Amino acid sequence: MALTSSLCYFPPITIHSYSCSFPISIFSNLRTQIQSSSSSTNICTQNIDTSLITIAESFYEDELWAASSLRVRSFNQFRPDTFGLQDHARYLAEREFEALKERISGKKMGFRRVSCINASLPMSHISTLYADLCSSCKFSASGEDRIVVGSLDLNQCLNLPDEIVGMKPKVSGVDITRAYLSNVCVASELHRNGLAYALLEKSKLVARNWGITDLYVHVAVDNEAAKKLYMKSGFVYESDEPAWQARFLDRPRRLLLWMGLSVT
Ligand SMILES: CC(=O)SCCNC(=O)CCNC(=O)[C@H](O)C(C)(C)COP(=O)(O)OP(=O)(O)OC[C@H]1O[C@@H](n2cnc3c(N)ncnc32)[C@H](O)[C@@H]1OP(=O)(O)O
Repeated sequence: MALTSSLCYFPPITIHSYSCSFPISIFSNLRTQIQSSSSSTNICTQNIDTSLITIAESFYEDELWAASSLRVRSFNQFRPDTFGLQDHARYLAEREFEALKERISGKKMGFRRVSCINASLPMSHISTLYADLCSSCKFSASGEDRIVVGSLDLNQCLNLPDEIVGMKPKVSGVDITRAYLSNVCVASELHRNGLAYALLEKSKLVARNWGITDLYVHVAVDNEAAKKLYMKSGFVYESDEPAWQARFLDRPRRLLLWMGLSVT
């Protein structure tokens, strides 16, 4: 959806985060698309007032659905003329939605806890020109229609399936103090407004509160936008995936980035 910034009006942004304190397992439905997706295409550079961003946690299903839809539209490059496109996107969103609920409910083995952190803003303040964003990423909170415009997961666990394993902390006690970020995305209409950076800052706060000392993220080697985002946020290179493994998994090679957190 290519729109010029002169046609857009952007209001205060709100960031919501979902979290739970149960063991949890991450789904892997979108991982391939997620980390191989290049975000170098910026559709709109409209400025927004990030000082008005707020942060909240929720378990509401309609917001999880909106976040799932945002992930599908962010990590897939659909051709508009594809037959059955809407049905396919809905199918992917349903898979993501179910997997997201499962992670948050703590039903999978190997994961201590997951928080899904979302950025949202009131629908009344989004340009009607963004019809697709409004229709697919809408949810209601306290009688107000809102749009999820950014999302990520924070996963407290030792490793993610099919991913390079972080090496820190070297000694792991009973409590897992390692976490990974995943599913980091922002609506293309709002790229380059500092939303992803704000989501990362929130995730660091949540991680510190959980007692996380070592935060990791995987990123495809060709995803320049995401690599710059993580570097700006304080992540540094730790290791990279062997080429054979990426070939075996039929995806772009990943880097593993690390950040140390001081626990509050
Ligand atoms: C673990 C994972 O999930 S990896 C997958 C990452 N997600 C994706 O690839 C999905 C598609 N891409 C996106 O959703 C977005 O482009 C994101 C999440 C990568 C960035 O979201 P945005 O809200 O646009 O980023 P934000 O505005 O916070 O930018 C912060 C910094 O990231 C870097 N950055 C972000 N986008 C770009 C870009 N297109 N080109 C170069 N640098 C970029 C810049 O350093 C930027 O700081 P600056 O604006 O001061 O230069």
